[in-house]
Amino acid sequence: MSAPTILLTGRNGQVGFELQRALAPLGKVVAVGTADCDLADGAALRALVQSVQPALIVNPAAYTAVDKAETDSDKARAVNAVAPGILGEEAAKLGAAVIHYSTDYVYDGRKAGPYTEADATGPQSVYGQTKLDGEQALAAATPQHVVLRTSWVVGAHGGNFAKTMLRLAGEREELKVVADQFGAPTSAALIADVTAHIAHRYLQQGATGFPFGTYHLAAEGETSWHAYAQFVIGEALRHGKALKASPDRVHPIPASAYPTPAQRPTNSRLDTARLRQTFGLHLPPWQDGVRHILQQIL
Ligand SMILES: NC(=O)C1=CN([C@@H]2O[C@H](COP(=O)(O)OP(=O)(O)OC[C@H]3O[C@@H](n4cnc5c(N)ncnc54)[C@H](OP(=O)(O)O)[C@@H]3O)[C@@H](O)[C@H]2O)C=CC1
Ligand SMILES: Cc1cn([C@H]2C[C@H](O)[C@@H](COP(=O)(O)OP(=O)(O)O[C@H]3O[C@@H](C)C(=O)[C@@H](O)[C@H]3O)O2)c(=O)[nH]c1=O
Ligand SMILES: [Mg+2]
Repeated sequence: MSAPTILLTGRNGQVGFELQRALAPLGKVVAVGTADCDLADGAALRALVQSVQPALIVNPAAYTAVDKAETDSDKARAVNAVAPGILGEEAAKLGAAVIHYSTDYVYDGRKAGPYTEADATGPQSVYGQTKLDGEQALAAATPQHVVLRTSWVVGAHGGNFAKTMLRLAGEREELKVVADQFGAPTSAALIADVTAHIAHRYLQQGATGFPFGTYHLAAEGETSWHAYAQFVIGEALRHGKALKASPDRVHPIPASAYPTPAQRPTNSRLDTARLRQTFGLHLPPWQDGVRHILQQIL
């Protein structure tokens, strides 16, 4: 049996970078970035899929600048909402499957407990709305899709909140960070490893009886942006990193005191029972992933 071809988008992003490693043992990975194919160019995207002829498409590419998306909404919509539908249509022509990613920001964040996949969505931002539209466009184009909704992605490669906090803590003695939004930082490496398990099972088993659908994929546990910032700064100091701010100088503030163009959900907690029950995958605590990344970048 010859190795299957896997088309991977967003190769330079946090998750795409880790996927290049994690998918490598499963087949021939054709990894593309913006320079190879602009996902906002539908015709180019169709031509790419038709020339690569993948058995599986993995699509971590996205417009992820949450605040910028509020004003740059046409671009965000093209990449997040339209491109997944095009990938789904082209995959369907080939009999291929698509693994796609979405976000906690599809929810309104007003639920008391963790969200399950069955809960109603209610995006509060352009980013969240375009990501939800992308999920729906993909699902309408092909039943052979897996959507992994994750949260607060953090990786060694690429930009994220943890790196922003390390930079700010190197510049200032005092930081103010939102303490009334809750979620789980999820490492790009964990997302890539879980994806590889799902992809491997699909490539072995094929589409018949495969549990396609939407799954939450977030590290175990929960924190606030504020406690997360304190954790990152504390760990960095333990590693001997010279910083101006210490954890006790990271002050909790309400989201109302940190106005941003896009509204973030108060509750971003994702229940991952469905992923565990379906694929037998147990997700580690968020601190493990963050510590591992800090070891890499410090
Ligand atoms: N980051 C987060 O906190 C979260 C992310 N997610 C979702 O997880 C997935 C992966 O996110 P993550 O890896 O963090 O994202 P990144 O922002 O790190 O990477 C996204 C990648 O998409 C590429 N991209 C953007 N626009 C285009 C375009 N027009 N054409 C081609 N490629 C494009 C970017 O390429 P380039 O570098 O060239 O611009 C970049 O490499 C996304 O679906 C995201 O919505 C879900 C929850 C949280
Ligand atoms: C920089 C900074 C941010 N904040 C707040 C703003 C916001 O409420 C929170 C997080 O800010 P960020 O802009 O880094 O996070 P944001 O870009 O909103 O992160 C989101 O990205 C998208 C792609 C997702 O899908 C989400 O899961 C989530 O990870 O921290 C502070 O309170 N103080 C600060 O100094
Ligand atoms: Mg951001």
